Amino acid sequence: MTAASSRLGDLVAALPLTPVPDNPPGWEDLTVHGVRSDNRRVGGGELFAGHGGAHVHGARYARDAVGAGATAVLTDPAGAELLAREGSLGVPVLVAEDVPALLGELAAAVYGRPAEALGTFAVTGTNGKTSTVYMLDHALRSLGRTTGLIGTVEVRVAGRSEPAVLTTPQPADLQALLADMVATGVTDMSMEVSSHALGLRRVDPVVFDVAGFTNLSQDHLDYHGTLEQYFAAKASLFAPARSRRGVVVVDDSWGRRLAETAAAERPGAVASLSVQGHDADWRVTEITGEGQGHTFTLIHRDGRRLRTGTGLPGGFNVTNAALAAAMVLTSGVEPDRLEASLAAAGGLTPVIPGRMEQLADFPRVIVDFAHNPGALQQAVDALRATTAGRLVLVFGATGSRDRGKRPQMAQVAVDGADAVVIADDDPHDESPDQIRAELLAAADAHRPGSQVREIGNRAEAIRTAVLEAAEEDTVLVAGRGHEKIQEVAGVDHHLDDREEVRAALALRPGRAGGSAR
Ligand SMILES: CC(=O)N[C@H]1[C@@H](OP(=O)(O)OP(=O)(O)OC[C@H]2O[C@@H](n3ccc(=O)[nH]c3=O)[C@H](O)[C@@H]2O)O[C@H](CO)[C@@H](O)[C@@H]1O[C@H](C)C(=O)N[C@@H](C)C(=O)N[C@H](CCC(=O)O)C(=O)O
Ligand SMILES: Nc1ncnc2c1ncn2[C@@H]1O[C@H](COP(=O)(O)OP(=O)(O)OP(=O)(O)O)[C@@H](O)[C@H]1O
Repeated sequence: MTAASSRLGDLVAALPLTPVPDNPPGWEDLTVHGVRSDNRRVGGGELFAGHGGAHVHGARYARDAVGAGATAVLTDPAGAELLAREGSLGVPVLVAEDVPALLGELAAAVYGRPAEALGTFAVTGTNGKTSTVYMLDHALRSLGRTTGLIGTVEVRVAGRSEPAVLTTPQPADLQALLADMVATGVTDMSMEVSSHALGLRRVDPVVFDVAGFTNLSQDHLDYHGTLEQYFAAKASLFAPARSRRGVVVVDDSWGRRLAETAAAERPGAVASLSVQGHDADWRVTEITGEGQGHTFTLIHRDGRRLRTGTGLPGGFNVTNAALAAAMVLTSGVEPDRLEASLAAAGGLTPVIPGRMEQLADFPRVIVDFAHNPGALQQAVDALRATTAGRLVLVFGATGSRDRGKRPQMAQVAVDGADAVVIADDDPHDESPDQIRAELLAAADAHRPGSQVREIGNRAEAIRTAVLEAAEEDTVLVAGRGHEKIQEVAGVDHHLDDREEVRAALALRPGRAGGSAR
């Protein structure tokens, strides 16, 4: 997609960009049809934006980017100095004081503002973003829409999928992706918006049609510093510059605060939703268990109502499903129409890789991404309630991040599970022995004498738990979900919990009985 505004002269006129004095003559008339901030992703005729980062200055890669076909370079003053020292690049160079702050706007201009040609849905919150986005996607497809999806697990453009690099892509990559969606015929897209992305302005200048908030609990404090700052980042998605309408789950105090603030600042734009009986615009009632999942009624104060359900286990998935449905209704779909299309699609039950993903029935073996105390609590509670035998939990903690959540996770584990196996997660640069020792100490201090075993090798821990489980037991392997790489001291190892579970199931005697899915 080529837009008129991709002429460099027009970009300089519209945005705070300064050309360097020795640009080649006629540089103003050069057009670029793409923007990339990573030289490894640059294609012919694109602009490379090389800015300062935490590890390296992107301008260092400008020459490689030009070698790969970049026909213009954008950088910051430090980058311009670096380039001036190295001699001419042979392509026009533009300079901006704060490149990351400008990148989304620049890329949106170059790609012709693709978000404006799509129905756009964004979900933020500590837990439930991925699940809600898959449910949104499922609901939109049930309505006959052609969809795109962006999140932690994958990026999907009308059925074509590739693994995600970040939960929320960098600004130029996001605009490129949206342009690809438009060119492919996508009508509606749903995406996860992380707090990092909001803090770093990765989604700007997209104004989402409908934004959703799931919940907030402790996570990512290594990046945001305090819960208050973490909340402020999430809350910014509900400002007029970032969304037109919103739906906020008010079953925690952060959601209530967000909804109250939005109601005062933008009356009528942001609706509240409660599953747990709080006063709210959207309320969920008549929740009935059905198989592993639930059926429920979603009612708005104005009388709109819808009965639907989700086959995914856990009360929290009722919340995610209700939020997804309320967001679709907020976009203007009639309740009767959505109710009928969801009924035909089997409810809000998409397959979500590594999210409460059930790999066997007897014993029930579930792989789930829960990797913070709130999520672990929810997952353990959901499975406890539906397990006839023992609940066995295999989990660990990530290294080099937010150590404060370890004792809380250990407490949730020994409070909720009958037996716990502590295994390695992603130790990163921390000693895995030390991480396990912290979890063990916290578990022991909280409930002395609990059944807690330490098996560092995760594959072995999974094998042991699966082989020892009785048919009526549930084994929950928590923390890594869909992830396929375990990072230990800077080295990536292939490790996929689902593969390990399947391999262990194959070793169980009597497997021919058909317990594996
Ligand atoms: C804080 C943050 O978001 N950092 C991201 C950022 O790093 P940075 O700006 O410091 O980049 P850098 O590595 O110093 O490189 C500087 C510039 O040189 C460029 N470069 C670098 C190397 C090279 O070979 N070629 C090249 O062009 C880079 O693209 C970048 O523009 O840009 C890098 C390149 O895109 C990202 O890899 C990096 O994500 C880091 C690894 C990261 O872990 N981010 C996490 C915290 C994150 O954003 N997570 C949230 C989800 C959180 C959750 O809910 O779980 C997310 O949205 O994914
Ligand atoms: N609404 C919810 N409330 C609390 N916990 C939830 C909720 N939804 C999901 N969870 C739990 O959190 C885990 C992560 O869910 P999901 O991947 O949907 O969230 P996420 O926000 O995308 O997480 P992340 O940002 O870490 O990728 C699930 O595996 C489940 O255990």
